[in-house]
Formats: sequence, structure tokens, C-alpha cells
Amino acid sequence: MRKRGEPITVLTAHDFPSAHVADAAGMDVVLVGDSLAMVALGMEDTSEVTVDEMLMHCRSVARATKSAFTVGDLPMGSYEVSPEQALQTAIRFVKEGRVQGVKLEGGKEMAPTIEKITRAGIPVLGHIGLTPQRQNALGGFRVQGKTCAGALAVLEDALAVQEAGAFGMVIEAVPAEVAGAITTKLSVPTIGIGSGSGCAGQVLVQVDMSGYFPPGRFIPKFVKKYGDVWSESYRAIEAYRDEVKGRQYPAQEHTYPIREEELEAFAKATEES
Ligand SMILES: Nc1nc2c(c(=O)[nH]1)N[C@@H](CNc1ccc(C(=O)N[C@@H](CCC(=O)O)C(=O)O)cc1)CN2
Ligand SMILES: CC(C)(CO)C(=O)C(=O)O
Repeated sequence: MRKRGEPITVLTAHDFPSAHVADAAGMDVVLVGDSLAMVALGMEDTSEVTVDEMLMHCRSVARATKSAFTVGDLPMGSYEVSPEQALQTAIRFVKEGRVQGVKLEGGKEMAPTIEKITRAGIPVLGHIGLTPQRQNALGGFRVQGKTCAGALAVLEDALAVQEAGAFGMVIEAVPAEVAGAITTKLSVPTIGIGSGSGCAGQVLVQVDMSGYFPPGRFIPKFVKKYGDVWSESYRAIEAYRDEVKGRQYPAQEHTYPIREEELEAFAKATEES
């Protein structure tokens, strides 16, 4: 259990085993992020992933999270058309995805949508600053709020998202000083990613922080690699390959016994045929 005032720990996980370890390790929130597209499905960006794909992964994660609050990310195209569309999608996330809350990207333009969903009793986590679903409009995965005007725009978004009823908001790739200052002006928590330690909580993608990617792959500056799951998996798979090829695996202890007389009878029965 998290103590009052302590930073909120959030981890993006996409399937049952990763969510299971995140929950066991005491994460406050597990987010089924649409980074799913890039991390688990091998897509170029997050714009391709569908509601049905997200829902399958939400269900998988939700089966594993016993104590972590579980949030599902509304994918691009499933909530921008109207607040009604967004509410319908959010309801599917709760009913079919079995999550407890939803996340959606956008600032003040999404306020009516956030209000609509929260009024229906579904907790909403906002997402401002760098909004990856809009990377084409932002000119790529670019740091936001780097100028006075840019920082003021992020602040305006934060206040609008809070006012609309969001229980918190992700602030992605905003200079630490700006994200910290915005955090002090809000009453709901900010969950930073690439936005410094002044946020009320932090989020990272589990695959990134545990090092489950090949050496040399590009990772954003904000990622700290706390583990080397790629190397460990690679080592294990190589050893398995070698032992199968060398007939060392499976060994006697990995097999099931049969009584001598049954085996003899079996040999006799098959000899005759
Ligand atoms: N796996 C993984 N995939 C992801 C995310 C993640 O968390 N991890 N999060 C979302 C994408 N977000 C980013 C944010 C920043 C960058 C990035 O590359 N930023 C430049 C900064 C560019 C600039 O200076 O403007 C850098 O060098 O860090 C890439 C994807 C979705 N996909
Ligand atoms: C990591 C985070 C919070 C930011 O891009 C996210 O939204 C995701 O996992 O999809």
C-alpha cells in the first residue's frame, strides 16, 4: 500500500505474466498502454492498434492485477469523434477489457470528453505534453513545452484536464522544471514520463525498464534500464537449443515412469502386430 504523499508508481504492462510481476512487486497502477502497438505488436507507431487488440491485452492484464489499479489506454480513432463515441469505447474497456479506468490523450480540446466519461462513473487518466498518437501533427516524438508559450499551453491543458474530472494525468516529455511547476498548481497527481522528479508519480514501459529489447535498439532518453531481460532470455533460449540438439534435454528427470511389466506387455503386444 502506498503511503500518503509518496510518489505513485505506474508501469505499462501488456500481458498476464508481465502484469503479474508488476502487481507482485507492488506497482500502484498498471497501465495497458497503447505502446502495445510498438512494444508487443511490432508496429511503427501507436496509430494502427485497434480497440479489439487493446481489449484482449486489457483482459490478459486484468486477470493478473490483484492489487494494482488497472487502466486501459483508448487507442487512436476510438474517442476523438465525439464524447459519445468516447464514452461508448470507455464502457467497452470496463465491460470487455475489465479495467478500472481509461487513459486518453489530449488537453483542453478533450475536456468535454473527459467530463462525459467521468460523469458515467469511469475514472479517466489524462495524457498531455507529448501525445504519441498525434506524433504526425507534432512532427515526431518531440519534447513539448520547451518555450514560454509552449509551457503555458501545457499548463492550460493540465488545468482543463483536471477541471474536466480526470483523477490524474500523464505528462510526457516536458522539461522537468515545467512539469514540476505544473504539478504544484494542480490538486490531482501528475504521472511523469520524461518529465522529471517533480511529478507526483512516474510511469515507464516494463519492456523498456527491464531491458527486454535487443542491444542497440533506440530507446528514449527518459528510459533507465534496470534489468537485462533480453540477455537472460537469449541465454536461456540458446542453452535450450544446444541441449535439444545435443540430446541432453530432456533428461530422465523430465520424463514420466511406466511400470516394468506394463512396458514388457506393451513390447510384446506391438511385436506381434
Ligand atoms: N518502447 C516504448 N514505446 C513507446 C513509449 C515508451 O515509453 N516506450 N511511449 C510512447 C512513445 N513516446 C516517445 C517519447 C519520446 C521519444 C523520443 O525518442 N524522444 C527523443 C526526444 C526528441 C526531442 O528532443 O524532441 C529522445 O531522444 O528521447 C520516443 C517515443 C509510445 N511508444
Ligand atoms: C508509457 C505511456 C504512459 C507514455 O507513452 C503510454 O501511454 C503507453 O504505454 O502507451
